[in-house]
Amino acid sequence: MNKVNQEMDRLDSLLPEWVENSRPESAHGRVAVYIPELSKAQWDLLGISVLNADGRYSEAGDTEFCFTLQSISKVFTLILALMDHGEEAVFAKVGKEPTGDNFNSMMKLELIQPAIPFNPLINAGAIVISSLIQGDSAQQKSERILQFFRKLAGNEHLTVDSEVYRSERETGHLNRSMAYFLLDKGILEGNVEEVLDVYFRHCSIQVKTADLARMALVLAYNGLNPLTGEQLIPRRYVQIAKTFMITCGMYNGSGEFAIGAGMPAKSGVSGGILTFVPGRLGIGVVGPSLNAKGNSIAGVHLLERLSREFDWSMF
Ligand SMILES: NC(=O)CC[C@H](N)C(=O)O
Repeated sequence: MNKVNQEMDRLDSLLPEWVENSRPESAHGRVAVYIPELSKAQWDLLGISVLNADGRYSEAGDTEFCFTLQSISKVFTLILALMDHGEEAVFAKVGKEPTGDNFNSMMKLELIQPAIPFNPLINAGAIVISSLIQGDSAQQKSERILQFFRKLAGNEHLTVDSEVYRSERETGHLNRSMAYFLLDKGILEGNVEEVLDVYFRHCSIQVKTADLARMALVLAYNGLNPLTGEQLIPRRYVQIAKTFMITCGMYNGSGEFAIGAGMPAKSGVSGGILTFVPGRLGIGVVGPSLNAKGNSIAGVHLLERLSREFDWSMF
């Protein structure tokens, strides 16, 4: 039997027990409440899907739980903006550096000239990226994003969770204030409410862990979908996205996760984590209870343990 299948066999036998070992960690964290709809999630859920290039899944725990992408979507809107405009235009509007601050912090926006957000994975940066998606209207931009995500996930059924979308739109005062600040500075162009609508919608796209694993597999294979042979993203743009995932994908817990697990990753405030082993595996995790940095507390625990056991760190 080849090495790849041996790894999947071992995962099949270990994952159910390891998920149960990590699940109690959720008691030390909190489910996000600032988007009211997210606070309804059951705090002790934990699920993982691992997918390899043969299309074989190894899964355990609450893989049937549906959750919204939230910040995980920012990786793929960045890629779409790069595909729409190229590197130069995108990086005229967002920077390439981590902030060390919370994802929704406005603190550094006034610190540099021009007032571009530090990177595309903090909220301010992702809102700018939403403004760069091509399309004649907010609706058309959102539709393009949804179609792109469906293609990456190999799932025609991905849709926006309208309850979460509404909840975000009604309570997203901080995001709204950042967007107006960026309008004032000439970084954001167009109709702010429409840009925010595009942003709130892509954050509210609903997935399961298997969808995350499949989207991650495309990144693991440098933009190629190994299941269909189709190059979905130019290699260079995956390289850029991957670098941001290492430096800022887990917010200001990115250094800690790079040391603990050593895998490119992106988390979302709903408790999802998308990560991968380059050239090998796509991985999706969900656990709604978050640590102080805003990352799934049980999810991080499980991934760090798996990475050590299977030697997944790229460092
Ligand atoms: N960290 C996150 O997942 C943040 C995304 C969320 N939609 C927000 O704008 O606040």
